[in-house]
Amino acid sequence: MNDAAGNMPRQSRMGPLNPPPETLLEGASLFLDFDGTLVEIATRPDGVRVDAGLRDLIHSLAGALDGRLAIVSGRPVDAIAEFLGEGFAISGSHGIEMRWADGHCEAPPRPDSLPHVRAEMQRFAATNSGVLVEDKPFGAGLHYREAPELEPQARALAERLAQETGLYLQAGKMVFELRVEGHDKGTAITRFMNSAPFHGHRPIFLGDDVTDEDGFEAVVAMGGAGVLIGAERQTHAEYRLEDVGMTLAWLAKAMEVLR
Ligand SMILES: O=P(O)(O)OC[C@H]1O[C@H](O[C@H]2O[C@H](CO)[C@@H](O)[C@H](O)[C@H]2O)[C@H](O)[C@@H](O)[C@@H]1O
Repeated sequence: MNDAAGNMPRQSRMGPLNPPPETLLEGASLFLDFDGTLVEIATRPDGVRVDAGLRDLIHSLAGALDGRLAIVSGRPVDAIAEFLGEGFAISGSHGIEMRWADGHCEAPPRPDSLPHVRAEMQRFAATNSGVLVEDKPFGAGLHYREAPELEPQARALAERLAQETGLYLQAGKMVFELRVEGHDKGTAITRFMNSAPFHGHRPIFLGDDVTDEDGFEAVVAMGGAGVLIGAERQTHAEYRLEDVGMTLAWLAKAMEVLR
């Protein structure tokens, strides 16, 4: 079973990657994915657990980096703010939504085709137990984690809807999302890097999913580095951490170096 269905990186490498040095965040701008990087993957989108320790870690890191921290997630900005709080930059919906730490927000118009997409996905979910539809402000996600055998049918529906609507098909971990095109985690990181306080500081991005490869490519192009969370695979990342637990432990140690 392929957990990361599609969206394979363009030019990438395969091979043993070392853990990042604990000094990596010195003078850096830090970009962090959410699901699979800061929190364990759960059966359902609303099943992830965020404890006070994680919230403290993110806020402390943002302070230690003088505000040069952003969460860059496929989830909507408001969902990330609800999980982690406010006071730092967030990009949501795979780069579509941008919110700076001062509250300034940028986002394109919502697509007219979303109600049609949601209705078709809901119809599929109603007759296929284990399929779940996630409503998002600029798209919709068809989750099949609880019915992995339905991956081909879910993919076929998503491909048809992409063709009908012109929306972009984003494959993730056991999910097919239809969303506004022209944005990704690479464009989000680049936009943050062109603005204060990120500009002029080496970008570092931590992520686990194939959707994070755009972010890895972007930070490499700007002289920075990516950190892959999870098993070895083809990637643009330079370093690797085994899992969420190791990632949180590394972030805590890297923060001590900044103090
Ligand atoms: O960019 P991310 O922060 O990694 O967000 C990517 C997607 O994460 C969520 O879905 C994934 O995590 C769920 C909870 O662990 C899991 O149940 C699901 O199978 C995964 O695909 C979120 O629901 C999506 O909106 C995000 O795009």
